[in-house]
Amino acid sequence: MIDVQDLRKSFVQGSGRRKQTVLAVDGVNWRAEDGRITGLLGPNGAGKTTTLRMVAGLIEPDGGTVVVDGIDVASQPRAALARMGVLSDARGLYPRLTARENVVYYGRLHGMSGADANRRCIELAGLLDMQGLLDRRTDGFSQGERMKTALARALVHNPPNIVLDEPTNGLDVLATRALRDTLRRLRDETGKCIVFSSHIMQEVERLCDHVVVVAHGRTVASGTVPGLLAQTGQTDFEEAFVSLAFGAGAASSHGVANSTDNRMGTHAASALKEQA
Ligand SMILES: Nc1ncnc2c1ncn2[C@@H]1O[C@H](COP(=O)(O)OP(=O)(O)OP(=O)(O)O)[C@@H](O)[C@H]1O
Repeated sequence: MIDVQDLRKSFVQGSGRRKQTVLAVDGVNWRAEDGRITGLLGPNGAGKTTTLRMVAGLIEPDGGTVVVDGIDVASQPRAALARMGVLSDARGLYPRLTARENVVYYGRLHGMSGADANRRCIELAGLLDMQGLLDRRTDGFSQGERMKTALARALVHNPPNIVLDEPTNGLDVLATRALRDTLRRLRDETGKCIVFSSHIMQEVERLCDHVVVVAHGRTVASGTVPGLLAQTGQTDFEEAFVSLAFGAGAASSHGVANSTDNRMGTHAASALKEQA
């Protein structure tokens, strides 16, 4: 289980008179339960990646807490990370190593024996349908092949919690479906706690048991898809999302997707305006 309370993060860019502060995450709260797929849904710049980077201990929050299976990430990062498999936005594979070597190397870093890491790598290759890739060097891999390898690497130590930042970015329809099936199997067969971020509502609607809507760096709503539809009085999830993320007046209004604020992320845009 992953529990995020009042998480905050600002970034300072430039210096002197050109210094700007971007408030990326401004009090995000959510809980991802075991045996459930939790989706972090938000427009561009809403703060999803920054939140997940703090969850994974990759950047330090300015405030708030992340607790993984009762372990505080800030005070016990190693113990917390051992219980998490993280697929970040940068897939970061070693290009000179084969897929198998990439996966086994990570297993060794997590303290597994070579034999155990190899066994687990073969098991994951079956689950992710990537047996044919195992002994190829990863340079030249397609997006989908990279994603599978990175996912196998994130899962090698069999963590109870899985954190995926926009895992379907760059994947075609078949690879996306395969990933969806894999996540469902991991949930149903092993009861894992799965969190993933996306700005694609159809993906979240199809897959998630619980949805956290993030906008302006804050949690603006959370619940099941039917619950969020009921809360907004909408029958279409895209309309529900737009009204939750941009305000009731924005639902059904064309031009939302083209507004300058939306391209930047509404929150970052207003933060920058405040600085000006
Ligand atoms: N290292 C950084 N330095 C400065 N600003 C940053 C940095 N990282 C993120 N930001 C800003 O913080 C805000 C939130 O970014 P973040 O990447 O978390 O959003 P996101 O919800 O993941 O967006 P997207 O769906 O577009 O990937 C954005 O305005 C972004 O420009």
